[in-house]
Formats: sequence, C-alpha cells, structure tokens
Amino acid sequence: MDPTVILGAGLAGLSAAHFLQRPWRLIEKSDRVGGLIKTEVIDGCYFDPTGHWLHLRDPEIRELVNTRWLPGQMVSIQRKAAVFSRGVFTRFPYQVNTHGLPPEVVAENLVGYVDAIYGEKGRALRERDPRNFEEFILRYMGEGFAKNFMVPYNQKLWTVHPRELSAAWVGRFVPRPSLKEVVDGALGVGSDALGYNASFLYPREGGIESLARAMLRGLQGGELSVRTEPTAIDWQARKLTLSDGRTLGYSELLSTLPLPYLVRLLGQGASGVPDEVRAAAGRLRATTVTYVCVGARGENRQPWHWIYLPEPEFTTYRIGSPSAVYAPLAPPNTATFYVEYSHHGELSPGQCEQLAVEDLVRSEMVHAAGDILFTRAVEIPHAYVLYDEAYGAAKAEILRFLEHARILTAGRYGQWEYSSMEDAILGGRACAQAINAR
Ligand SMILES: O=c1ccn([C@@H]2O[C@H](COP(=O)(O)OP(=O)(O)O[C@H]3O[C@@H]([C@H](O)CO)[C@H](O)[C@H]3O)[C@@H](O)[C@H]2O)c(=O)[nH]1
Repeated sequence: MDPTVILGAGLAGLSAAHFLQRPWRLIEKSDRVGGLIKTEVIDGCYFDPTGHWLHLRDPEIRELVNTRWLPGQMVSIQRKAAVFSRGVFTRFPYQVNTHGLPPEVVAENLVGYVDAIYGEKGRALRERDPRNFEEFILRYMGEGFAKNFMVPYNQKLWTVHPRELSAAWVGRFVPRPSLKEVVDGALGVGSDALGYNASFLYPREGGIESLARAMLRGLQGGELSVRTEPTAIDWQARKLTLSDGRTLGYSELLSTLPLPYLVRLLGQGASGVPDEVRAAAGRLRATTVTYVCVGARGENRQPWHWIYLPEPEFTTYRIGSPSAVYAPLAPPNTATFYVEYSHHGELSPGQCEQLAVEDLVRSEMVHAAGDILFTRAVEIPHAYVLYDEAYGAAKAEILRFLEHARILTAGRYGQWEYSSMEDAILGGRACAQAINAR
C-alpha cells in the first residue's frame, strides 16, 4: 500500500507523522526539518524567525513537549513586553497599561473606552457584531485606544487599514479589557499577566529549532526526504511528481504548503483544478515580513523581550530581543534583536537593514549606530495572511475542492490562517487522527 504523504516538515508535518498510525513519507524542500522554526546562528548569536515563544494550552501537547520531546529541556519565562509610544515605554498589552503616557493620552483612552462600552456613542456598535476589525477595536476599546495604538499598529503589521480586515482572526490574540483592567492600568496597579503569552516556554539549548529536531528524533514508521519537493500533484491518480523526477504514489495526502502554492501544484498535475479554484487561490493575499537579525556591542540597554511601535515615525512594527529573553542566545556582552517589517515586496533586504539600525537607535533599544556589530535581513513570505473581504469565500472554495480531491491541509500555511506553534501541532494531530480513522 502506498504511504500517507506529508508535504512539508515544519511543526504541522512533524506532528502529523508523530500521530499517524500507518506508514508515512515526509517530503521537505529544505535541507532540514523545522519550517518556520529553523534557528540560524550568526557569530554565536541564535535567531529564530522572529519571536517563536511556545505557549501551550492542550494537555497532551504540553505533556509531549515536557516529557517526551524535550524532557527537562524547557525553561519557563515570564513575558516582559512593552509598547514604545510618545517617547515612553508602557507595558504590553497597551489597553491595560496606559500608566506613564502623557495624561491627555491616558484621558483620551479612558473616555473613549467608557463611551464605547457604556456610553450613547458606542450603542450602535454594541447592538450588532463588528463588520470589520476597525469596528471590533471601536466596539471593545473605543476611539482613544483605536487612535493611539490599535489602528496605527495594526495598519503597519497588516499593511492595510483595520477596516479592510475582518475580526475573524482576533480570538485569544487581541485582549478585550474590562473596565477594572483599563482603570487599574491607567493608575499603574494592573496585573502583568494578561494575554495569551504572559509566560512561555523556550528550549534550554539550540533555539526553537530544538523542538523540531526532538520531534524528528522520536518519529517512527516512515521516511523523511529532504531537499525534495513536489512539482505536480495528480489527485485523481494519487501521484506526486518530485523535483528529482521520480513519481510517488500516495494513499492519503496531507499538505502543509502555502494554500495557493498547493493549488498551483494541483494545476500542474494531469487531473488539473477547476478555474474557479485557481481564481480563488489568486484572491488570497498575505504580507511578507522581513526581519533583520542584529547583533550589538554591550548588554541589553532595555529589559524588554519585545516592543510594539505603533507610530509612523518607525517603519518597523515590532522589535524583539532574543538576548533579553534568554541570555544564552548571545555571547557575553552582546545584545541581539530581530526588527520586523511587513510589506508586499517594496522593501529590499538592504533597505530593511538600514531601517533596522535607525529604528533600534530611535527606540532607545541600542545606544548608537556605532554599537551595531552585524545586520542580516531574512524574508518570510506569506507571513500574515490577510483576512480581507475575499478571504472567507476564496478559502472555502479551495477547501471544498480539496475535500473532493481527498487532500488534507494543516498548519499556518496549509490552513492559510493566523495561528500559533501549538495550533500547527494540533492541526497535524487532527489530520493524522482523521487519516487513522479512514
Ligand atoms: O499592546 C498590544 C499589542 C498588540 N495587540 C494586538 O495583539 C495582536 C497580536 O500580537 P502578538 O501577540 O505580538 O502577535 P504575533 O502573533 O505576531 O505573536 C507572536 O510573536 C510573539 C511575540 O508577540 C513577539 O515575539 C508571540 O509570543 C507570538 O505568538 C496584534 O495584532 C495587535 O492587534 C494588542 O491588542 N495590544
């Protein structure tokens, strides 16, 4: 019997191979497993593809990580994240930590919140579901928070105004504060533990890629091919053509590849894809994130693990610091940073490197440009999928066809969604369980 073929050996693909109870074949384009959690080492400094901090909710996944994949190898870290605006650092999340901002900004945020939640001004939005992300912000946070943080920050992150996005992605990622939390935060007596990532796990050694390596070490019942990718998929014949020219039959197919790319591969196979599916794939949009890895002379100047930068004076939307999160990620007397830029190809790697130096110095994360030891820009295509007007219908059209073609998808790319590392592991598990039950 042909194996179950899994395309892509990132977290979702590795998880699927772990949970499958029948022979599998894992096909990976790169020279090693890990996908978006491959850690690069530059001059002794460890860089993940931006912040990959592990927050786990599912008891089975927590158990697997802590006792099977990386037993005794995870350190637990309390988040220290901030927002840099109006020249001051305030704690993350912004909406429950306005203490320290100029009084007129605190007042604007508070009055806007009260209007939205209790006042006449917010009544219309309270009486129906938000039609877009801007309405979600106004409904749950009000005009002040919208103006002073949520709209400008999200416009940079998503590259479009929040009114062009739905709120379908917000889930646990965007905190909706209570009155008490907002007031406590304005007075500086709030809790530090709000939000989905108040504490997180991180491997003691080797960066986040250690998790992928550990998962690979535990796999049984299948075979991994690296430096191999499909060039066409014939879904009726259940065959893949591979980059080395061979064909590979499959009994079940699970893809973690970017959804539009999977549709292209199906179009290149003998069975083809209907025009409307191809057109739907053409309507899916995502941002590219370029993150610039930076090493700087001296200890971290700020304690922050990462900071959000809503103001347009900064091109970056967020700066993180691996060395601040976990000191062994950099040699002594060296601070490291990842500086993130969201765009659609208009920013070259060289431009991002130059901007990163300026943004680091102006945000007071680094003392002076002369302290920078190196910069290296890395691009992540399809980093944030856009939940725009076309998203829901286009994705549904593609998934309907994939169900007909008996192809499963998992992971941030495969499901074309905004999700976490744990979601990728859970997605792989769900697909494996569905296949096991067939
Ligand atoms: O003060 C704030 C800041 C942001 N938001 C909203 O939260 C949304 C999610 O932000 P974030 O959690 O940073 O998003 P992301 O999925 O990129 O997070 C990953 O990165 C790390 C860490 O944040 C940085 O390394 C995190 O652990 C990962 O999951 C954002 O879109 C804002 O709209 C807010 O409400 N208040």
